[in-house]
Amino acid sequence: MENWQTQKTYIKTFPEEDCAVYTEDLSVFYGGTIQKLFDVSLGFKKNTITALIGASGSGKSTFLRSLNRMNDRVARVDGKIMFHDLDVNQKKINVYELRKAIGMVFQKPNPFPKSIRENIVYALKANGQQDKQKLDQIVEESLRAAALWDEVKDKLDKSALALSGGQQQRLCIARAIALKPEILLLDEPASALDPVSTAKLEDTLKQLRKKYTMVMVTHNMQQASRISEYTAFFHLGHALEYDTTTNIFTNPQGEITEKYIQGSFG
Ligand SMILES: Nc1ncnc2c1ncn2[C@@H]1O[C@H](COP(=O)(O)OP(=O)(O)OP(=O)(O)O)[C@@H](O)[C@H]1O
Repeated sequence: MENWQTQKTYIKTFPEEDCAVYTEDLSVFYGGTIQKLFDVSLGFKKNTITALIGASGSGKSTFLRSLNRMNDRVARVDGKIMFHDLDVNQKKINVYELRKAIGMVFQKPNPFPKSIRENIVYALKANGQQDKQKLDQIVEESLRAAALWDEVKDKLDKSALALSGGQQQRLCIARAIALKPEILLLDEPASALDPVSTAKLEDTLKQLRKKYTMVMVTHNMQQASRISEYTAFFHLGHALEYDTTTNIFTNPQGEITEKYIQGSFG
């Protein structure tokens, strides 16, 4: 296989104004010195789904988690993360506000051990929203957007933990949406789900792209090709190739990308 250090990178770029968020030379160091991400510069086009693919340990989650400062406590992150003309990788940024605007959905559904309704309104109440009518409206809107309303509308006060894994994951999406984010980061959101729940989740994400920009780590190549417009390929902490999903899967430029797509490693 071609040595990654000598392989050229093939990175598609977009005009800054077309990007919901973009990074410039993002590097991540664990334990202060152990570098696991190397100068990654990627832009994510508004109202699209971008898949991040690559072998285990290639840095996809490290990159994704940096975008809304989830790595603050565990790593040093150098470089720029540009969001609305502001570098949100600066220390003085209010990370709680940032995480409302750039929400995260994790691999394992993690609803609060509270009712379905409380899962949605908890953060809103903590932010001072007390108007019951307004909260009810947000509960319905968020659950509808996450394609869960019809399944739960008659049991909003039942425990979220009684829902299926797929329903819990859509509830986590509804919970993020209730905070009116612009971007949703998804870290292997379907990996704990059965095929039927996965299909429902994918349909939901396709619908959500009309309003939100999504960046999704996935190990599932079929999933990436089914729902994403763009795909970035990570290898040993480097973004080696980034293009339309069609090009990445049908006409990859780099040898390593091609080998990965063909399933030769990973
Ligand atoms: N909190 C941490 N402390 C130290 N090293 C870490 C930490 N998190 C991740 N790493 C290391 O950083 C590298 C990249 O990991 P990362 O989880 O970003 O990869 P990934 O591509 O998302 O992998 P996977 O597909 O298995 O989730 C790995 O070598 C991993 O061991």
